[in-house]
Amino acid sequence: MTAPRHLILNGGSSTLKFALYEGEARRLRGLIERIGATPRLRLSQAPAGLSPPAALAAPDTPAAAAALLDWLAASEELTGLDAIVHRIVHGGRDFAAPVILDEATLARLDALSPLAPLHQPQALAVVRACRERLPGPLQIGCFDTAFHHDQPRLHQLFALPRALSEEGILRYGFHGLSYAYIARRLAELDGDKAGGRAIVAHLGQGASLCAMHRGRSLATTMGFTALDGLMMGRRCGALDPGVVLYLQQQRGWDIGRIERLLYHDSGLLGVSGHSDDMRDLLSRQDAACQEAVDLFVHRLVREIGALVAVLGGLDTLVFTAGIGEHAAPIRQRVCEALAWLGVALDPERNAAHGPRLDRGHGPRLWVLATDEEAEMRQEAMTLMRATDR
Ligand SMILES: Nc1ncnc2c1ncn2[C@@H]1O[C@H](COP(=O)(O)OP(=O)(O)O)[C@@H](O)[C@H]1O
Ligand SMILES: CC(=O)OP(=O)(O)O
Ligand SMILES: [Mg+2]
Repeated sequence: MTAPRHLILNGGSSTLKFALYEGEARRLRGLIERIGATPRLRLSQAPAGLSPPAALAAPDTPAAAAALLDWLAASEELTGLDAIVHRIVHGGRDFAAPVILDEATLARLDALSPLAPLHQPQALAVVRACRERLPGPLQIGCFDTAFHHDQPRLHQLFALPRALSEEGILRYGFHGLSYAYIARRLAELDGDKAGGRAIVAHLGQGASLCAMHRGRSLATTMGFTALDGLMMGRRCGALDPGVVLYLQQQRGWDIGRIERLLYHDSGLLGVSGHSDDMRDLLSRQDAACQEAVDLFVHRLVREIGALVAVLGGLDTLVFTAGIGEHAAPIRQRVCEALAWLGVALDPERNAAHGPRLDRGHGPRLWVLATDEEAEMRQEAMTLMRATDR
C-alpha cells in the first residue's frame, strides 16, 4: 500500500500557500505570491529535481490554483492523491470542525461569501474547480472561524438588538488555523510552565490578535468580518461606523466605493500612500511611510492592552505570520511600549528572530513560525479517521 497523499491549499488575501504530504512526511511546500500583480511561485521545500515554473498566469486566486494544479500534474505530483484540504475562512455558526465539501455544503458556504469577500468566493471557486478536475480525491474544508467557535458569549456579542444577534450578526474571529497551530506549539514548548494567559499576534497581510486561556480562544480582534481590529496591509481595522454613514450620506459614496475603501485602499497602503508591505515601509524615510508604521504599532499596543485586561494579566506573548516572524523593529517597538507589563525583550534574540525573545523575566516572549497547512492536515486526518476513510 502506498502512503496517502494530501494536497493542502491555503488562500490568503495576498497569497496562495500550499503543501503536499505523503503519509506523515511533508513532500513539498511553497506559495504563490503577488497574485493579481506579478505572480511568482516560490518553493521552501521540494523533492530533488523539482523546480518552480518560470512563468505563471495568476490574475486571481482561482487562476493561481489552476496554474499550481497544472504544474503539479505536469510534474506527476498529483498521482494517487487522496484528499485536497482547503482553507475556508468563514464557517459562520454552523461549521465548528472540518467538513467534506460536497455540493450541499458548498451551497451553505456560498451564503457566507459576503462576510469574507477577499477570501470566501475565491476559496469556494477553487474547491469547485478541484472537484471538476480531480473527481477522485476527497475535498475537505478547514475553517478559520472554528478555533473561536466556543468563546464565551459576551465575547461574541455586539451591543446590537437581540434579533440581529440571533440571526448571526456576531463576532466570529479569523486566523483560527494559525492560532490552533500556535496553541499546539506553545503546549509543546512550554506546557503549563508559563501559566495560561497568552496573546498571539498574527501579523500578516491580514492581522489579528487572539487572547487564549490555557490554549483556548477567549477573545479576538476580528469580528463579523475580517475588517475589524488591527490596522492591516490594506484594511483599516476598527473604525467608527459613523465614518461609513458620513461617506455615504454626506459625500454620496456608493457601497462599492466604500467596500473598496475598507478592504483595499486603507491600512498601511492608505496611510503611507506608498505600499501595503511592511518591508517597503520599514526601508523608507518619508514621513507618511513612517506614520503608517507608527499607527500600525500604536493600534497593536492598544489592542494588546485591551486583551490583557480581558485575560487579567499576561504570561506569554507570541509574534507570528509575515510581519510577526520577520519584522524585528516592529516587535521591538511593541515590546518597549509594553514595558509597564514587565515585558523585557532581549535585543540580540530579537535580531536573531528568537524563538525565545525575553530576558528571562516578565512574560515569556516568542517568535513562532505559523503553519496553517500543518494544522489543516492534522484536522483533515482527524476527520478522515473519524469517518473511516
Ligand atoms: N522581512 C519582512 N519584514 C517585514 N515584513 C515582512 C517581511 N516579510 C514579510 N513581511 C510582511 O508579511 C506580509 C505577508 O504575510 P503573510 O502572513 O504571508 O500573509 P498572508 O497569509 O495574509 O498572505 C507581507 O505583506 C509583508 O508586509
Ligand atoms: C482572514 C484573513 O485576513 O486572512 P489573511 O491574513 O490570510 O488574508
Ligand atoms: Mg495568511
